[in-house]
Amino acid sequence: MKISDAYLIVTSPGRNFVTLKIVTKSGTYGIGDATLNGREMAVVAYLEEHVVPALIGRDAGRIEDIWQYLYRGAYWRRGPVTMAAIGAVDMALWDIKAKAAGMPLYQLLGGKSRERVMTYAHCTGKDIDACLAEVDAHLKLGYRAVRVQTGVPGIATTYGVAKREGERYEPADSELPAEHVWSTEKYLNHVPALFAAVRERFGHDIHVLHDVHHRLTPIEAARLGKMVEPYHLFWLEDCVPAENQQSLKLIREHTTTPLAIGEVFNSIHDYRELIENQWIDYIRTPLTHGGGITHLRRIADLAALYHIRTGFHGPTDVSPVCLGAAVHFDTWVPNFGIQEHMPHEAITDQVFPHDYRFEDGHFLVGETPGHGVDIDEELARQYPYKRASLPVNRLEDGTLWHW
Ligand SMILES: O=C(O)C(=O)C[C@H](O)[C@H](O)CO
Ligand SMILES: [Mg+2]
Repeated sequence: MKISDAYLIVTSPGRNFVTLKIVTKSGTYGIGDATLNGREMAVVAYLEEHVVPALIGRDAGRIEDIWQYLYRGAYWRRGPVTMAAIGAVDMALWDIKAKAAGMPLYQLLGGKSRERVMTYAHCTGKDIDACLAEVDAHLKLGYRAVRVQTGVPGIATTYGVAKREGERYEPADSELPAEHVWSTEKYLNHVPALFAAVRERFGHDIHVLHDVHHRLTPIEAARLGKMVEPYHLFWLEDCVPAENQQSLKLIREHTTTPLAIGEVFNSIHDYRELIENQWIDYIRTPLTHGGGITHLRRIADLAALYHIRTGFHGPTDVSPVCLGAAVHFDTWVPNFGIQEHMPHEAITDQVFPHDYRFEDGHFLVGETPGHGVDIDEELARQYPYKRASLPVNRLEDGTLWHW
């Protein structure tokens, strides 16, 4: 199983995706997702210049050794670019190993822990009524869990809200960063009413989630967590930036609202204090950004010791390759919580044919050997890369804030 070739495919069917393909001498190949939203070409350069040349001739079966080689051997450990590059290699190698074994990936990981994987949908609206209509529509599609986000009165744009009703929310929507305005005061005055309205209209049998997108200070997040306790959220996500892990301690001491964090984390060390002190309830890092299956498995195992569960990131910038591998991981991992699901555009699904299925609010894993996702390279070539940036956020007085 010597690696004979490896190359990058950068394509934009609906949005940008970076895919690494690793080919072995026998012709068996695997693919891995290397997409880092808004910073795609940095990972491409890292892989093309520093990783691909070092992969040629190695034994594709030595997944652990290659992981250590790329991580320790880089000297410059961690960071989103490095870990996305390692994540793509790791995902492709697990794909190859599972194909060579003639097994779907979840079997190699240890087999099924569940029959299906619960997902949550994005429900957004310019105001509470529009958001409730979206919740209604998604419950009719079979979802049991909904993430609710609305516009905030007095602020022109808000994180997570689609530009037009019924459309998907896409943050990387301009070539250079769009400038958004944020007011914590206006947000905190508004957002509890959203959860109250959801519970009043739909009752208590559905799961309700919300993403704060790193915008609060710890004491503001603690206040929000306390205020929304009567609506028992499934989770409050990324309520503060978490470079300082102690921030979560303060929040935890004030509220029983469950906390999810980690979509921008890339290492077990980003989580260590949070997990060991039980300051969080869900880990969010997707397989790509966290160094692939090999590393996420370690994070999930550590989390399991502390009753912390998985809730992997799954917006549209997580490609079908990463999502497909995640559905295998979710099917196996004992401490599974939930999987984010933001459907890709039809053209994205055509470029990345896959065998995972969505049914009744859940993902069902496929039985194809490997992770079950492929890439149509000819079709991918018809959608060239377009630079797209995530927005930045400013307070009303112009101060640059967390987006
Ligand atoms: O899906 C989520 O929870 C997000 O926060 C989406 C992120 O803003 C998006 O993936 C940034 O690339
Ligand atoms: Mg998020």
